[in-house]
Amino acid sequence: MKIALLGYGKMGKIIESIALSRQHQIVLKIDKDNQHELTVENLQQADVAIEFSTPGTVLDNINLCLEAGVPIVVGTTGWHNMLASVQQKCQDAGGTVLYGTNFSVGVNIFFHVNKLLAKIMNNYPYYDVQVEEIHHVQKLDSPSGTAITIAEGILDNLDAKKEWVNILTGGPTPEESAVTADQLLIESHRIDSVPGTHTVIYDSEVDTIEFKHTAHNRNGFALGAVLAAEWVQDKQGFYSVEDMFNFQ
Ligand SMILES: NC(=O)C1=CN([C@@H]2O[C@H](COP(=O)(O)OP(=O)(O)OC[C@H]3O[C@@H](n4cnc5c(N)ncnc54)[C@H](OP(=O)(O)O)[C@@H]3O)[C@@H](O)[C@H]2O)C=CC1
Ligand SMILES: O=C(O)C1=N[C@H](C(=O)O)C[C@H](O)C1
Repeated sequence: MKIALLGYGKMGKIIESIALSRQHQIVLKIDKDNQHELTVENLQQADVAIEFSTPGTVLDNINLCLEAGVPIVVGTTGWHNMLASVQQKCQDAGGTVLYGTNFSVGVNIFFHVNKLLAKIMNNYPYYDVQVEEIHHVQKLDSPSGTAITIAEGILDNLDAKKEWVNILTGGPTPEESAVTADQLLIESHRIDSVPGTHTVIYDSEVDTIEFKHTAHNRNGFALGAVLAAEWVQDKQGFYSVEDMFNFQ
């Protein structure tokens, strides 16, 4: 498979080495310094593009792939509010987009079990729930895309919560006391070089249930992105990474 890498930072570099180890070829590598090389013509040399850039650049990169007719796997987070419009654009263009807030197998298992757990907790209303995420200090967005997916899994299955709200510790955010009983708090922490830790916490007066995923490094995210590219390259439409898994 010929791959265009859009974004050659921490993730782009690991994806390159995993893709090469799986006998794929990197035909285009785009970063901030060589954006002028990101043209429809250059993109069309690739079978698929893998996009891990920044919240400010991801939408232009998706649009260009749709124009070029090249399937794109998008790992960049921080554009959650544009998801519906991108889905519509993809459908209108007859293109291919696969988006995932987290490509690791472990987190996708976590997403699935999180929904089952939320459903169970409807029967135990004396537990309150919150989500906590910890990432490295270079992260541009908060809450993390993964935390948003976890929160949506809870909101879809736990009747007591109606919307999520975010507090970034150390940032200009509302007081914790301002969070109402029907709001699901996502607490974000930025610490050193943490690759990504997500915890769902159900707390009652007598005990606490913690459901936690800890990434030890970025290899699981990167392998998942390459597997997603292999999976989607001959498909058409808008997909989520969760479409790749069948946990039934
Ligand atoms: N879905 C998932 O499983 C995962 C998602 N992510 C997400 O992926 C994204 C990237 O993460 P990460 O690699 O750690 O971040 P990095 O900051 O290490 O890499 C992003 C790279 O994109 C470059 N860039 C800037 N502008 C453009 C452009 N127009 N086109 C292409 N590239 C550009 C940046 O260059 P410069 O530094 O010079 O600005 C930088 O090298 C983030 O949104 C992160 O949240 C991360 C891990 C897993
Ligand atoms: O920025 C990161 O590093 C990560 N971003 C993704 C997110 O926002 O959820 C996935 C992973 O947690 C690492």
